[in-house]
Amino acid sequence: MKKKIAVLPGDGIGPEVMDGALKVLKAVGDWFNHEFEVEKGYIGGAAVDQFGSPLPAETIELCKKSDAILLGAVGGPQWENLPKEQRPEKGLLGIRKEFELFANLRPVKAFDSLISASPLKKEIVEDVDMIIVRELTGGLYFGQPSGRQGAEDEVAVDTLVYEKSEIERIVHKAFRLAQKRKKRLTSVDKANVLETSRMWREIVNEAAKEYPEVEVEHMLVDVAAMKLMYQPGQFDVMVTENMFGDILSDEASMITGSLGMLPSASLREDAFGLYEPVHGSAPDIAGKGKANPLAMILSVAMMLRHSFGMQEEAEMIEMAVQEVLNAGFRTGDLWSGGRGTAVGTEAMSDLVVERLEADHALSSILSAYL
Ligand SMILES: NC(=O)c1ccc[n+]([C@@H]2O[C@H](COP(=O)([O-])OP(=O)(O)OC[C@H]3O[C@@H](n4cnc5c(N)ncnc54)[C@H](O)[C@@H]3O)[C@@H](O)[C@H]2O)c1
Ligand SMILES: CC(C)[C@H](C(=O)O)[C@@H](O)C(=O)O
Ligand SMILES: [Mg+2]
Repeated sequence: MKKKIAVLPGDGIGPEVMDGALKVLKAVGDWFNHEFEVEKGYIGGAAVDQFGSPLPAETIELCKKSDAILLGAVGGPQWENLPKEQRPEKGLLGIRKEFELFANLRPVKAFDSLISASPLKKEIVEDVDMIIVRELTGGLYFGQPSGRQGAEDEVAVDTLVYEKSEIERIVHKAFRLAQKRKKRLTSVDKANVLETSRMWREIVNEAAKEYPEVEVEHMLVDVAAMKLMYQPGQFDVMVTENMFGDILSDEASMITGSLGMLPSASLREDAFGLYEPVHGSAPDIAGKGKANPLAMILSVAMMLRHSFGMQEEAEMIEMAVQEVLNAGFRTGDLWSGGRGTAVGTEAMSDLVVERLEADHALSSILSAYL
């Protein structure tokens, strides 16, 4: 199969983790005879430096002629004081909105060999396999008015707005996902305070009638934050609005041992999608070769599965990651001394590639005999 992929490494550790992810993509392409054509573009601070905008027209054009987008991360202290429209984060919000990528899937699954890397107790994290479905193109991030008001800018305003149709489409997406999984949906809101949350609840209850086999539960976001640390095993699919999903997914990453383990897919109704790790540009470790590339690599697996329908290829990447972790290799974020081998970004990515190549060679030998 031939696919074109827009690659936007971005800032900080973005380019570092992207390098490894592209090697993994190439190894899978070689194994399964796919032609993955990658073309690099600019986003975030790197785009501000090059074009004066965090989301240049050239980048949008590149993405429009591609089948999917891979994105590293954006942001960093050097761009923090720019005017709002020029900040790197605006590029990220802009690309999500431009392509109507309203459904952000953030799977949270503890790899067996990383259970001890989680700061949470073993009994709490083992068997966790949940997915946060985050609404991505509405809510506080996009509501108007937003900005400073008053004669001396003494008032700051952000507006939380949701249209019914925006909630309906994400809620149905989450129900359909729950149908294919354990048939359990937790809808997270703040309906005891917020009008948008009250409407959210009504819409979930209305939609639930179309999915009678899915068990639905409403949960207030403060309680959900607590239960994620205390009983995460009770969750299967969790659907929530934009900002709650942002916060809860970083929190949930601790179940996996590190923010560097969480991939994501930002989708709409067709096959097109944007794939990025949940973490940011990590300025504190950027340029040091220390970043964990696995969230970015697992995002490649999500791209193969969701945009290209390549289920087996995605599983081969996930299996290779698991094998490398089982063999005891750890980047600094997962390393707490003891047994195992501490590695940097490049070595970790190369280990996954080597595993894929070894698994490919083994499967070729086996198929010659079967
Ligand atoms: N999707 C994105 O592009 C994205 C997401 C979150 C934050 N950001 C931006 O990134 C910048 C830095 O934000 P932040 O520091 O609050 O969050 P961050 O996610 O970049 O980092 C938080 C902490 O996690 C660690 N970390 C993150 N990813 C890691 C990895 N792959 N391997 C090892 N450790 C990792 C960092 O070293 C840091 O200590 C900000 O400008 C922010 O807006 C971008
Ligand atoms: C960088 C920021 C705008 C972004 C978000 O809040 O959506 C990030 O935190 C994420 O989780 O993707
Ligand atoms: Mg975030």
